Amino acid sequence: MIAITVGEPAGIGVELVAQLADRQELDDCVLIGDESFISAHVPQAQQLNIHHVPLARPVTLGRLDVANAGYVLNTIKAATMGCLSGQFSAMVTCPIHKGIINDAGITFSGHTEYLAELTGTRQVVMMLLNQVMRVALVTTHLPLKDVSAQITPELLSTVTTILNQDMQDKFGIAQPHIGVCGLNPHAGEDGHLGNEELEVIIPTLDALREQGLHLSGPIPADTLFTPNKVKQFDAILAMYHDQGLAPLKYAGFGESVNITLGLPVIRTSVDHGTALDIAGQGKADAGSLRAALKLARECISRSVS
Ligand SMILES: NC(=O)c1ccc[n+]([C@@H]2O[C@H](COP(=O)([O-])OP(=O)(O)OC[C@H]3O[C@@H](n4cnc5c(N)ncnc54)[C@H](O)[C@@H]3O)[C@@H](O)[C@H]2O)c1
Ligand SMILES: N[C@H](C(=O)O)[C@H](O)COP(=O)(O)O
Repeated sequence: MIAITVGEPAGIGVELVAQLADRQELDDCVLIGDESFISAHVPQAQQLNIHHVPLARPVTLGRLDVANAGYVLNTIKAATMGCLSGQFSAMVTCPIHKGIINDAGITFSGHTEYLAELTGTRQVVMMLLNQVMRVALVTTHLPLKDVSAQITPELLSTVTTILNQDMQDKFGIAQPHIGVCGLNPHAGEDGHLGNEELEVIIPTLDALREQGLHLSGPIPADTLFTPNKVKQFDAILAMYHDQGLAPLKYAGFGESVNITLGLPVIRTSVDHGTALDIAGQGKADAGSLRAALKLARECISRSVS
């Protein structure tokens, strides 16, 4: 069974689930969330598997409530523990609101980092993918001013190695060709526009090439994300969140999938947020959740074959 966390209750998660339930696309799934809340919003709830996690307070769609922040984390915990114990074969997460969890006094930056903590994994890698490209990130949810200091040889080496390994294990690509972005404009222009390429990125990539990884770069990001270049790579490694995710979402927002690499469990997610502005209005598109479920099923098949 695949665990689906319903996500931030005030957001669009529950109506995305209802759309898939309506088309009987959840037969191999267990919804993780409050049973009464799900029943109120999913007409087919009687026919679904639900793992009950209680809300703290009733929900008004579109309106965040700090009292339910703990509930959101409890759903993620339940799915993760079920995956670790073998009860679930994968987890798919609906969007959560990072701000409200922090407002509740819990330091939180995203599912990706929380899943690393819950599973005791030292390093994980966020990757999003669609029909056009796969983009993994060296750094994830942190202020832009802290990015440069985070990109150490150790981090870059570990992230690239995890990406290379999971391209083999989860995507069946024997020798993935990875295009690596520079950090600075023009990949630093030989040190005239920043030194991170010369001091960290180039030596680290050279060392990894010696270990047999097929890497190109650092390539200026504005060149690497041109249509012809993108086609040359099995995956692109971006140095920070918006460097990689802005072009990815431009190419396929609403049909892309987020996958956490390097975890001991299979976890995929949607490419969008809680969309509070349209919650409960029947406007939400379930394309990304559908794609996330499809990828989770493919990863399960590959892991058992
Ligand atoms: N997987 C996740 O948990 C995840 C992913 C991205 C953002 N977030 C969080 O979501 C919150 C809100 O973020 P945001 O406002 O920047 O982004 P958002 O994706 O929630 O909304 C951006 C715009 O896209 C629209 N939109 C989003 N999903 C849609 C869908 N499925 N169908 C139709 N329209 C859709 C929204 O209505 C809005 O206009 C933040 O707290 C952010 O951290 C969570
Ligand atoms: N960085 C993701 C995005 O922009 O789509 C998103 O915030 C989700 O991250 P987690 O899966 O870590 O919650």
